[in-house]
Amino acid sequence: MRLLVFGSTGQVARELKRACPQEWETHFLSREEADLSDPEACASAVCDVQPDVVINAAAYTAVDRAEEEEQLATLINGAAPASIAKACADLGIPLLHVSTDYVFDGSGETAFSPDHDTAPLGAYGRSKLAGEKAIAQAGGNWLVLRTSWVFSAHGNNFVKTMLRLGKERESLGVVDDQVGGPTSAASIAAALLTCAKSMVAGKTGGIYHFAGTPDVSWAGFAEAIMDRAGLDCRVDKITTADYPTPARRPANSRLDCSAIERDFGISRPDWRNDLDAVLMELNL
Ligand SMILES: NC(=O)C1=CN([C@@H]2O[C@H](COP(=O)(O)OP(=O)(O)OC[C@H]3O[C@@H](n4cnc5c(N)ncnc54)[C@H](OP(=O)(O)O)[C@@H]3O)[C@@H](O)[C@H]2O)C=CC1
Ligand SMILES: Cc1cn([C@H]2C[C@H](O)[C@@H](COP(=O)(O)OP(=O)(O)O[C@H]3O[C@@H](C)C(=O)[C@@H](O)[C@H]3O)O2)c(=O)[nH]c1=O
Ligand SMILES: [Mg+2]
Repeated sequence: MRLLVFGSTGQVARELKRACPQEWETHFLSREEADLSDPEACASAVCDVQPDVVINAAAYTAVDRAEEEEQLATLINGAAPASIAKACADLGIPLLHVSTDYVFDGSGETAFSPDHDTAPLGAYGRSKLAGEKAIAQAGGNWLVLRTSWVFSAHGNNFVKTMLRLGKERESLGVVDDQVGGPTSAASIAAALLTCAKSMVAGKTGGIYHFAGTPDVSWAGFAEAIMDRAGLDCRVDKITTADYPTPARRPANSRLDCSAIERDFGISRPDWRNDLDAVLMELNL
């Protein structure tokens, strides 16, 4: 199997590197090797490598900064995936792409199913939705895996932020009115590889949801992080209004993950186990 991955340093890309079977020929492209702000270069990379399957694990992920850089975010998250998808469709190879809960407006309290109407609240979500739509339009065999609240031992994520602040502070205010499923990058990598193998064997993709269980608020997640890391930092539950940010975030990020279980046999991972594994990796 020859696998081409856009991304090399990100959370999901790093875990893909770890999880790929040794006998596979893998090509992980860093920003230097394929810059997503140059969509044509990304399509050329696909043609150069002639892979059996492509995974796009690179993206513009700075949610607040995207409010000021929507054009750049849309180039990277919208135009580049469009170009990659066309190249894959032309070659007749499957494309797997990672997207986000932030394509939804977060209304209600029930979990969003993959076919639920999208209505992003911010620039990052709009840019990711542009990518999803372009991929679907390109034809070919594609799979969009929407996930949420990604964490790992590497890169920037909420777990690493809480561990840093938890060492410095006696208490921390964290929003308790945004609820979702924290998802380890390792579990996403495993899910992507399972789906990739099935698609290379002929299975059809689509839009799928995949997130850790149980759903929890950011404050609840923060409490678990402090508790499991043995940090003596109190988490004060606050509201979104108490924590102003440039980008609006969905209050309800719950994702209905039943389709991926039904079609690919992949069940929701318990984020508490994955959190323990990440803390172990960080020697905590
Ligand atoms: N992080 C999260 O909480 C969530 C992420 N997702 C999605 O999951 C996917 C993977 O995210 P994650 O692993 O967390 O990403 P990270 O934020 O950890 O890393 C982003 C990656 O994208 C690369 N990248 C950014 N801009 C470019 C560019 N112009 N050209 C080439 N590469 C670029 C970065 O490279 P460099 O190191 O050079 O900057 C980095 O490798 C993304 O599609 C994201 O939208 C979905 C839900 C939640
Ligand atoms: C650091 C901090 C954050 N918060 C809040 C802000 C926000 O609502 C929430 C999480 O903060 P973050 O900055 O990690 O959130 P954010 O970067 O928006 O995380 C998102 O990233 C993108 C890429 C995604 O696709 C989403 O699934 C999601 O993971 O916690 C607090 O309430 N107190 C704090 O001390
Ligand atoms: Mg962030």
